[in-house]
Amino acid sequence: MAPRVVVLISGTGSNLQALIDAVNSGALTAEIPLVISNRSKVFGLERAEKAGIPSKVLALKPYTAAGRTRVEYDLDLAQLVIDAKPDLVVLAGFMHILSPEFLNQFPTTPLINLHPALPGQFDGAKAIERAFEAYQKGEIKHTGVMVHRVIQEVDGGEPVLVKEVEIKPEDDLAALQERIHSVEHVLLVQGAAIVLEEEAKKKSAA
Ligand SMILES: Nc1nc2c(c(=O)[nH]1)N[C@@H](CN(C=O)c1ccc(C(=O)N[C@@H](CCC(=O)O)C(=O)O)cc1)CN2
Ligand SMILES: NCC(=O)N[C@@H]1O[C@H](COP(=O)([O-])[O-])[C@@H](O)[C@H]1O
Repeated sequence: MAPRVVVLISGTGSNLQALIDAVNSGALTAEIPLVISNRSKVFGLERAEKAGIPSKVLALKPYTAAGRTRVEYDLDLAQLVIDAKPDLVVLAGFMHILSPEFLNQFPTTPLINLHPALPGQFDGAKAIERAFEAYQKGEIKHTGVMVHRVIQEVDGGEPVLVKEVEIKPEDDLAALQERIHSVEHVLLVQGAAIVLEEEAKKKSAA
């Protein structure tokens, strides 16, 4: 049976699409049983539907509006993921900081995140914009993309793959974003394949 990859998104889903395309082409030996978004009406959900992949939306706002906590949200989110029986959880533009309570639900299941920056640089949201500003100020000469394991420290997890991305003097933000996204789409698939291969080796060694 192909390894099960559950994908969490928050937006356009171009990285989700890269995973879908890789699975469909055979470049990535896996299946995607579920896509979860923390935002409704995002194009990533349309991509999942078009690919025939079940999806669920679990937004934080109703929890906070009802006086419920982020941890309650995270535990419900974890249960959705657990119910899909993942071999790997991929955060593909998932714009929600996961609590220790969520992470503790997955002691053995690998979680990876795609982040459009180099390790230790521009952790958190709006990384591309911040890198572009830093380049304009002469603080950096290039940026990058990484796939990393997810730990409580946001974007502090062990890198699985890292690739530097050039910033050109003539770049505007859109040009840099396009260059970074094209690297992301390749790196995420490669990173998922590496982690799935590691998991398969662990299972065969057990
Ligand atoms: N515990 C962890 N959670 C998450 C990680 C991680 O490494 N550890 N990676 C992030 C992805 N991410 C950057 O790669 C990231 C996403 C979102 C935010 C953030 O500030 N989110 C805000 C809400 C922002 C919004 O809704 O637009 C929040 O959660 O309050 C920072 C970094 C995924 N989660
Ligand atoms: N901190 C996490 C973060 O910034 N993630 C970024 O969100 C975008 C999602 O695009 P997509 O919805 O088209 O895949 C990607 O650029 C990804 O690196």
